[in-house]
Amino acid sequence: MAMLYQAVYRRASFLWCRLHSTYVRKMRYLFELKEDDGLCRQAQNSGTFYLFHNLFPFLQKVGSKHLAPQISASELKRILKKFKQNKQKLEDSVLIGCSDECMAYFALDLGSLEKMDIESELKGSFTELWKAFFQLDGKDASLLSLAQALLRWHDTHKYCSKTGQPTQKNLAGSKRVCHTNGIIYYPQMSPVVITLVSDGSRCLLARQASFPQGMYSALAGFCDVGETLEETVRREVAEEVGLEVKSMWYSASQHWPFPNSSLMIACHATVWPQQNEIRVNKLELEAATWFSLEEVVEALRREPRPLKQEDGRFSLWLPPKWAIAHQLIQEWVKQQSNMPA
Ligand SMILES: NC(=O)C1=CN([C@@H]2O[C@H](COP(=O)(O)OP(=O)(O)OC[C@H]3O[C@@H](n4cnc5c(N)ncnc54)[C@H](O)[C@@H]3O)[C@@H](O)[C@H]2O)C=CC1
Ligand SMILES: [Mg+2]
Repeated sequence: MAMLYQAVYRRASFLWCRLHSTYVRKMRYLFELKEDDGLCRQAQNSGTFYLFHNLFPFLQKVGSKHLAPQISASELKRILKKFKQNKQKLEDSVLIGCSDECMAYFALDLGSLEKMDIESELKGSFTELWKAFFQLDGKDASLLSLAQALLRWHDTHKYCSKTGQPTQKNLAGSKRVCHTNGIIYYPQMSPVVITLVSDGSRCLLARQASFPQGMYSALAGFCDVGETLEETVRREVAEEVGLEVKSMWYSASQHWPFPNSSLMIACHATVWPQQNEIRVNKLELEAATWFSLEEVVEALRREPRPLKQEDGRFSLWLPPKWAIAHQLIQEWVKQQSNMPA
């Protein structure tokens, strides 16, 4: 009876899907995969996989670019067999999206296998995500960000924090359950505000000591418990560069995989031009400086990588195109260019 019900339900879903837009169809399909382990198991057997090794994504280099190859389920089963792994391992994967044709994408960490063996079998390498970020295109970068964040969350939430008992993931990996007391754990994200501060004619960019040489970005900071976004913007700008925000407005948001899983909430802010003297908090930042429109426009034209000048200093360069910091900077340039002289 249950099987008949499932078959009827799938047929109805299929017909329903054909009547709706690609986007709606994809979202409904992903929702079903998260809710229905049976359907998700089927999808795992016909979907494609992004591979990781201890959270390093598997990448192939084509020229100066990195690509994240999608491995078919049949190819993955062949590899698992070759390395004497049970094909059940597919079920350790997490769902990260689907194509317009509703072919599911999963991510799987093969950390229990010998890294070099897989690399030579698949002709590529497991690369630290942040190192590859500047060479990936936006679609690959956002899928890998989501995949790494989800895999990391599962790896660090194997036990219930109340009972200490093992938790079990659903097939899609959208939650974990402690079957002793029924507690459901959902993947977590930390809200982070990222703010591009302007004094009317210049914008403020900063760098942490851990950034690659010459790279500057907008100010960023985690929201504290109990804060509104507006309060976080005001506090972070005061804390990090000693300035008082005059006005602010929201621009856009983006998932970011570092240090764990963050929701970057991007804002523009202004400070009073008469009160724009920067006092850098050296515990948080290595440097913070006002940059003119010309300097920023020139930096946007540069390749996103360290470039040493003749005087030994590094030229200003900015986060990659698809990073929300880059988008804030582009928006500021556009606003400045539209301002009356
Ligand atoms: N997507 C983008 O364009 C950019 C993203 N970022 C990201 O923004 C994030 C936050 O920026 P930061 O200046 O480091 O933040 P921050 O200014 O709040 O300082 C980091 C410190 O905040 C504390 N903290 C509070 N809550 C935390 C939590 N949930 N997780 C980790 N640490 C927490 C820790 O003591 C940590 O050392 C970073 O992960 C960075 O990767 C930063 C710049 C550009
Ligand atoms: Mg900060």
